[in-house]
Formats: sequence, structure tokens, C-alpha cells
Amino acid sequence: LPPRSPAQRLRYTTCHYRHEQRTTVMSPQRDTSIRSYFKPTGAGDIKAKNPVTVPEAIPGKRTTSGTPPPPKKFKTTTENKHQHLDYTHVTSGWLDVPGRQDADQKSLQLTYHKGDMFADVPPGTVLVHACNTQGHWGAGIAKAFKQQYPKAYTDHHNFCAKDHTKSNPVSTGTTQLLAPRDGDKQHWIGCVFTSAGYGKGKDKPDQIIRNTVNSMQMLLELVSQVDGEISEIRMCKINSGKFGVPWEKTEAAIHVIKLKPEWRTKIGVWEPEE
Ligand SMILES: Nc1ncnc2c1ncn2[C@@H]1O[C@H](COP(=O)(O)OP(=O)(O)OC[C@H]2O[C@H](OP(=O)(O)O)[C@H](O)[C@@H]2O)[C@@H](O)[C@H]1O
Repeated sequence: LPPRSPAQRLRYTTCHYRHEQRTTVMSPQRDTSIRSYFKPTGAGDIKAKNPVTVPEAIPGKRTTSGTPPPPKKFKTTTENKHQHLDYTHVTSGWLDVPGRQDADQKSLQLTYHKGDMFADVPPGTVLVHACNTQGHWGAGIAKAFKQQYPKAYTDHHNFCAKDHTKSNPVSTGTTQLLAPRDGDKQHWIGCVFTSAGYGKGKDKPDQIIRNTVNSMQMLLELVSQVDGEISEIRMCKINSGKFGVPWEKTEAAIHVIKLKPEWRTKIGVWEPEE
């Protein structure tokens, strides 16, 4: 019922104001540049599996200035919201664009950054590194991935060494896109399989380059399937360390890739400070 007396009107206005304020104060925490990042596609399902806990304001508690206390941070449970993606998630003919004109197709824009790839990673970032198909993240930046994302590593290893075998290995030139599994970080990991072996058994540089082109295309295709969840793509100078291929060769090969309209157009390349 609409408020009738002045006292009722005042109470109504105050409650309404508090409600409005609570809503508007809390939402900006998620309303960042990656606006659609947490937006569930099937709200019902996501809500059932991943309840979002919105803290209640403590009644009557106010700061000395008379303003309501700042809201607590959102606590979300988003683990296992997405499945990992790999070569089985692309359809046949996924690279064909009907009637495409190569001249119209853009190339990837690489932006360069100095520093640690793992520093200040925004939620929804895809972190990309080159992998062998044996499922070992045993050295170089892969070892750092293993330390920082142990659950992702376990799933990657199982994919390479249990779902596949030595006689039926994962194919090079493909990609595994690992969905977030480690804590609240919400970081995806792009594993581009640019070499079958590692150490002394790594593939020859030309083969690694050919695999890189194919893997990067699959990475972009898989990312496009979860695009609303992704804020940015970061990669290290893949292949240039343990795999021994000069970055300039990989860079040139990546530039040759023609982008499909639904693919991301930018990737940040990170290299450590000297
Ligand atoms: N925090 C950081 N931020 C940004 N950039 C960072 C960084 N830390 C290192 N880098 C740079 O990251 C580039 C790649 O260098 P990496 O040697 O790691 O990788 P890669 O792509 O040549 O080779 C892959 C195989 O190497 C492995 O070891 P194994 O073969 O098993 O022995 C794996 O398991 C794979 O299979 C180099 O430019 C490093 O300066």
C-alpha cells in the first residue's frame, strides 16, 4: 500500500533509499571492464550449482560519519563452472569461413609488456604457454604454471597421459584450454601443443613453428566458445626458451594467421625484465 501519513512516507523513503543504496554500492565490484565475465548464460543452472553469497548489511551499524559501513566483498563459488576445452570441441571444417576474402581478414595484434606474466592477472585472463604432448610441466615457465595452478596441471597431465597414451598421444598443433580450477583466481590456461617431445626429444624448429600456427588458431577458436567469460589473453614468448626457437620466428608465424570474425584480435606478450 502507498504510504499515507508523513511518518509512513518517511519510513517508506528511508527503506527504499537503503535498499537502493545497498544495490548500487555492491554491484560496481563486478561491474568492471569485463562486464559480462560473471554473467551466467543459463542463470538457473549457474545459480543452482554456484550460489552467490551476498553479505547482508549489519542492522543498525553505522560509521561515525553516519554513512552505512562499506559492503563486504562478494564470496562466490564458481569452481567447475566450465569444462576444459580441447580438439574434441571444434567441429569439422571449423577453419572454413564461407566466402572469405583473405585481404579482408585481420591479423593478430600483439602488444608487448615487460614483467612477470603472473603479476596482477585480471580475472578471466587466459594465460598461454607452449607445451609438449606428454603432459609434463617440468621446466621453464611451465614449472611456474605447475606451482601456481596445481589443479589445472593435474587435469592437463591426465588429459595427456591418461586419456591419451604413448601410442595414441595428443596431436601436436592442437590446444587445450583449461577452465579455472585453482581457487578464486578465475584464470584460464591455454596450452598450445607445439612439440610432441621435450628436452632433447623436442620437435625440430620448423615443425614447432607449423604446430604453433595450428595451435594458435585452435586457441582462438576455443576462446571464442567462451568469449563472454574472457577478459584478455596473455602469453609468454612461447617456444623461445626450452624449445629453442627464436621468438621472431614464432612472432612472424603468428602474424600469418587470418582471423575469423568471432576470434579475439589482441594478445598481450609478456617477457620478464632483464
Ligand atoms: N614469469 C614469466 N613471465 C613472462 N615470461 C616468462 C616468465 N618466466 C619465463 N618466461 C619466458 O617464457 C618464455 C618461454 O620459455 P620456456 O623455456 O619456459 O618455454 P618454451 O615455450 O620455450 O618451451 C616449452 C617447454 O619447455 C618446458 O620444459 P621441458 O621441455 O619439459 O624441459 C615445458 O614443459 C614445455 O614443454 C621465455 O621467453 C622465458 O623468458
